[in-house]
Amino acid sequence: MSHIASVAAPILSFDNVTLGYDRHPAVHHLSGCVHRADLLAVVGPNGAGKSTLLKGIAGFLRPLGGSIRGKGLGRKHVAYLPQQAEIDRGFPLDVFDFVAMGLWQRIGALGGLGRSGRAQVSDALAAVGLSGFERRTIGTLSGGQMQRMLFARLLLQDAPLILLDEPFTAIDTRTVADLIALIERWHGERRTILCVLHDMDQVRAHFPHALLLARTPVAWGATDEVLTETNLTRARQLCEAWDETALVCAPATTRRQQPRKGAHPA
Ligand SMILES: Nc1ncnc2c1ncn2[C@@H]1O[C@H](COP(=O)(O)OP(=O)(O)OP(=O)(O)O)[C@@H](O)[C@H]1O
Repeated sequence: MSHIASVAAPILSFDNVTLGYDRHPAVHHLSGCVHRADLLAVVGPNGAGKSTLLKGIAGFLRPLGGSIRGKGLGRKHVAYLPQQAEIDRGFPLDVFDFVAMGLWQRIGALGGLGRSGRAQVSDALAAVGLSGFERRTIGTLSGGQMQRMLFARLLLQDAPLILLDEPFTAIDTRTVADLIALIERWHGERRTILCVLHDMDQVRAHFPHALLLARTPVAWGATDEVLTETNLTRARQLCEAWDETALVCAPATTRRQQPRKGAHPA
């Protein structure tokens, strides 16, 4: 289905968004929409701004310019999986309690889980192949088991918008296949999924749409049209040429710098 022809309502709209740190843009001049039930890969070289974009959507970063609007989305409607490196594995929690946090939005942090909550946690652990790991401390899990546990927590969050930051880094093929099956299940349930990935073969195989970022959007649309050699080369060049010390554009300048042809239509 063409993105342009899609009749689904936008769930996220970006209007000339700039996101960054200390007035230095990490993503800039992003305009476009994500539609309900999109399965969108966010790709680009290291430092292209992919994680920053997800943090902006999740509400951890406020735009330095422009706006991100989520239609009918509050905090509890967004499930966010950070990069593994950002997760504190030393936290003294066991697997069951960690996954149960996925229910907090619905029952409150102080609410008791009850029999039905405990059953939901057990079901989520079974769905990711972690039955039997309930009382393991999270710091003792392997990388792949950790990722399965994080997906179990996402399952319980039951959010319409799911943001995944490099979910398959350092994960074996069997675990990747299991987690992709979960993503496809969520897609079948018409959830909207944005997933940062580096493996272009995975993107081509499983993601109908892609956004290629190099601080600025290089292309956004059907995956085959986005992941062309020309676009990928341009993304590399843009990232290599990026001036890390650049400051946020003045409003007059932002108007002139629009996404290139092939970028996602607003
Ligand atoms: N907390 C921070 N403070 C200052 N600068 C940051 C911070 N986080 C990221 N950056 C900078 O923002 C830019 C974009 O980083 P980001 O992590 O979004 O890129 P990425 O595309 O996700 O990269 P990678 O593929 O390497 O994970 C980089 O120059 C990075 O150094």
